[in-house]
Amino acid sequence: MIAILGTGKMGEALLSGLVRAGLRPHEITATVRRPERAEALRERYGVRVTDNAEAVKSAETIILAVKPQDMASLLAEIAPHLTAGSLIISVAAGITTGFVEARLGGEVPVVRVMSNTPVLVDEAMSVISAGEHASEAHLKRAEDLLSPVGKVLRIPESQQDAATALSGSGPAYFFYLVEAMVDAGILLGMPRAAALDMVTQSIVGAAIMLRDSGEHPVILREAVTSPGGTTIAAIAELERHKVRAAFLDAIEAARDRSRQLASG
Ligand SMILES: NC(=O)C1=CN([C@@H]2O[C@H](COP(=O)(O)OP(=O)(O)OC[C@H]3O[C@@H](n4cnc5c(N)ncnc54)[C@H](O)[C@@H]3O)[C@@H](O)[C@H]2O)C=CC1
Ligand SMILES: O=C(O)[C@@H]1CCC=N1
Repeated sequence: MIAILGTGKMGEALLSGLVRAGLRPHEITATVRRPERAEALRERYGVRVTDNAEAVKSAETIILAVKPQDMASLLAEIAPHLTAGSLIISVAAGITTGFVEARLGGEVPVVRVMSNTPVLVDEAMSVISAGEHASEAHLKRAEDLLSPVGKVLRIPESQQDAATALSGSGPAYFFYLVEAMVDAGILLGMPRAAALDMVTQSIVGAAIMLRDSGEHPVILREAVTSPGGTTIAAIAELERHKVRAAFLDAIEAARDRSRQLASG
């Protein structure tokens, strides 16, 4: 039995992935705060939706998917009801395995995960790290859960905040880029729908080339950049506006924010 505590955007994305991967609805219990949300999840997936204490009692794997700010109170609520040996998987940004272990007591096995919303299309990037009491078998259990919905990588926990900034938040940067490019199309007089189609197909094509060709991104960009042509005219403007420096600063800020989240 798997329990997902705090089934919001990320929890539901994981839930839908587990169902697509073949887990049966009666093997999953979800928890939420609002009754309307509980009803929507029951209707959409056929899963049991109950309270946190009830959900953890019968679960071998417990996925914590509340916001970092809600984690301390959730852990206090479930601590008295845990069955020894249950694996705790936390997907919250910034929450360390030590934070969870200290609040649950005992030798609880904890695996920290940072995934991302492309879990909805089975293209997640999930990075995982073991806590003090999580064994190889626990890491393998987390991998088995996550690999049907995307790529899984083991990383040292010291890199989790950086991974959160890069791949956890990563999809948002690409959506932001798409928005900006579509606006540029509008500025040039293109209809919005056509601009969105052009940009979306370009980003999908570029992403697949990057993943499947094994080429370095610099080589791929150079192949688009004709001498004295259009692309270099655009790149010159991006450089003038220090877009690369802005990305370095932005992702560093996301990493710093992830570090702060455990303290509320
Ligand atoms: N949205 C994203 O792209 C990603 C989010 N995350 C992490 O996933 C976690 C959730 O984020 P979102 O899904 O975006 O937030 P969200 O606000 O959509 O989901 C959190 C859910 O938990 C519920 N909740 C809060 N306290 C609860 C409690 N005591 N018992 C039961 N339910 C409770 C809330 O009502 C809400 O539905 C965060 O820790 C975040 O860092 C990780 C990777 C990516
Ligand atoms: O913005 C956030 O805090 C979460 C964590 C990674 C992606 N979304």
